[in-house]
Amino acid sequence: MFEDHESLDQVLEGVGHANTPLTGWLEANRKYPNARKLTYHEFPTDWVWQRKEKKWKGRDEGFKIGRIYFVHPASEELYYLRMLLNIVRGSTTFAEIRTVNGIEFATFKEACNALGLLEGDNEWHQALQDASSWAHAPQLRELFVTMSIFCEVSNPTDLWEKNWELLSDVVLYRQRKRSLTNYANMPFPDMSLVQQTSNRMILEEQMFDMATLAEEASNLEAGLNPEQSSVYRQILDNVENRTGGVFFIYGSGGTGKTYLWSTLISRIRSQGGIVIAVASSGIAALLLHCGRTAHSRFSIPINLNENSCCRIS
Ligand SMILES: Nc1ncnc2c1ncn2[C@@H]1O[C@H](COP(=O)(O)OP(=O)(O)OP(=O)(O)O)[C@@H](O)[C@H]1O
Repeated sequence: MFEDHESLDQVLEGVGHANTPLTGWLEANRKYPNARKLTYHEFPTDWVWQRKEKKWKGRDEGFKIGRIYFVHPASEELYYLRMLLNIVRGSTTFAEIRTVNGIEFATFKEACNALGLLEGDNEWHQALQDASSWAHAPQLRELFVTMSIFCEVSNPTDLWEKNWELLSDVVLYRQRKRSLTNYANMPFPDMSLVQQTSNRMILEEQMFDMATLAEEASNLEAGLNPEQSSVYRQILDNVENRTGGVFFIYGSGGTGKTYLWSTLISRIRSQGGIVIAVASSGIAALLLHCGRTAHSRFSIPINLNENSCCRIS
């Protein structure tokens, strides 16, 4: 431990043999039996840290509340040591701090566990079990990694040992390398169809009520003004004749662009066509039937560079 104002030399000099308030507390416990009734964090109530001498001295006057620096759980042993320092009294060595009911544990974490300070990992075991009823093994593995990194799982090995079978599902399948094709005369699905039916976007597009959409499209069409109508016809002809094209339509606010999109979307969908309705902002996307933001639909990265690409298949 060192202070901000200390020079590098002073810090280096102190490394390894400096008497810190913590080692001073251990020493005070060794020397003074009356010091042993306090935890490290309570110590400043009766004792004063003498900065120069680097020793604790009995308090003559005043009152101080002890405070231990915050330690992030990711610091592992340091974090568990800090936890113990709020509880153990009269320790004279670090080994004694991690001794519980006469048993000296190898780590501070194990000592915390023996004292029942760590929450059981039940919730994480339960979360993996629950997720296994709907998630695939690769997703479960991702979940396991997320838990291990961010969720302060007290015993990751135990979590792994009790759940590895769930996580290894696909691994076993890959090792077996067997499928319906290995069995003579077994019907085998047409994979192109399987792929098509598993595409959520195509499935969504095929779930529209085409009759209702056709009626809606007719109503909207009837309301198009001449300018909208001309643009509408041009675009629809391109779609119907499969000639393709790129159109840029612009106009001041409120001149009927969204109305035009809605008419096109309804008409094309009513004919069984697929329309990916996207807009640049969430609010604009809400105005389109089943619209999404382009970033969401095409997985466009927020920060772009020359290698960026978006995912759509
Ligand atoms: N041909 C039309 N017949 C009847 N109402 C229309 C017609 N065109 C547009 N509107 C109506 O005018 C209003 C504004 O139209 P719309 O929202 O399509 O404009 P916009 O150009 O998309 O506006 P913005 O650029 O602000 O988004 C809406 O209430 C819309 O229903």
